[in-house]
Amino acid sequence: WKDRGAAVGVRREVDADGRVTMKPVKKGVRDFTFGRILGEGSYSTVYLATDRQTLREYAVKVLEKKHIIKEKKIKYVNIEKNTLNRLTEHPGIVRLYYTFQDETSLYYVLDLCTGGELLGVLKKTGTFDVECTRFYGAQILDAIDYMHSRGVIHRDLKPENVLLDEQMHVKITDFGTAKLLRDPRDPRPPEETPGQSGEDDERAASFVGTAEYVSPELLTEKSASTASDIWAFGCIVYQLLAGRPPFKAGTEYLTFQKIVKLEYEFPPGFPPAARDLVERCLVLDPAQRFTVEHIKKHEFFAGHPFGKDLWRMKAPRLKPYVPG
Ligand SMILES: NC(=O)c1nn(CC2CCNCC2)c2c1CCc1cnc(N=C3C=CCC=C3)nc1-2
Repeated sequence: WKDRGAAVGVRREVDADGRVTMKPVKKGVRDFTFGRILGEGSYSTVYLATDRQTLREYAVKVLEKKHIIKEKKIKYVNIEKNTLNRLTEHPGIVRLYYTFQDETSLYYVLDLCTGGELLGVLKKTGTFDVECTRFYGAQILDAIDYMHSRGVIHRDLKPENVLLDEQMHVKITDFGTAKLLRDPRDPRPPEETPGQSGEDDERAASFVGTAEYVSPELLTEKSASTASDIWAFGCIVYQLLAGRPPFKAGTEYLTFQKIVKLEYEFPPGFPPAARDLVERCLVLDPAQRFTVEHIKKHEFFAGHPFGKDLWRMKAPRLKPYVPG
């Protein structure tokens, strides 16, 4: 594990002859005051943390070395770090500033999202109206487009992993289960890019996303592609307007059955343009599914900005969808 991130501070040092030098220093765990737990995963705990020098707040993800080694998850840790290192400059993706370690743990210093999860906000209003669904759908799509352009498939997109910053703008997080394709920007031929030539079998075979949002091809062929993130996008757009995901049953197995049989319905009054968009994302054959480009041109997003103008927009006031 090579720590990442340039020296993030400087320390003034005066030698015996009074000569002053500014030493580049890397931050360490002692430079932070750790606060409440923001989330816990099987291999990590994410804390609210304050940089004691700058008083800036971050989310710091802590992974215990002993646990990772015992559970043989070193590959996951490196995939997440490599993924975050690729996704460095997009407003819709949680940014990794730098990493450090001590004798017990690894630390990722990440953007703090004070708005919490999109799921939490959705639960408060029950549903989102068309304006809010267009705004949040467009920001999620813009971030997916950027991820895919960097050869990253998220594989576990869901409203819990769509966080909100202080402007209530989208920040996608949790790339611990991402699939890395060859980095389109890396000129080296595949055989020379160590560990970047895509999926290793054990990760591919073992991983399945969260039941309600997992794509049919991940369940049947164990293979994920960029189209798998589009399937999850279709589920999220449906959920914002309907207040629940399209595929949900009493058990995971029954939910999987509904997915592979494309067994879902729209509630009465579901907006027609949104319905047409969802139907073109929730297509069993990934090759027939809408792509990001198709979605951007779809009438549901007609006239809606993407790119820089989208991220300059003020987030709309959250209003529930009222059918009819
Ligand atoms: N797994 C992660 O990388 C991660 N997990 N969390 C908290 C999770 C809580 C459950 N749903 C998914 C996210 C974070 C991050 C990245 C970095 C990150 C930045 N800000 C927040 N902020 C939160 C604020 C309130 C409630 C939850 C999260 N959270 C995270």
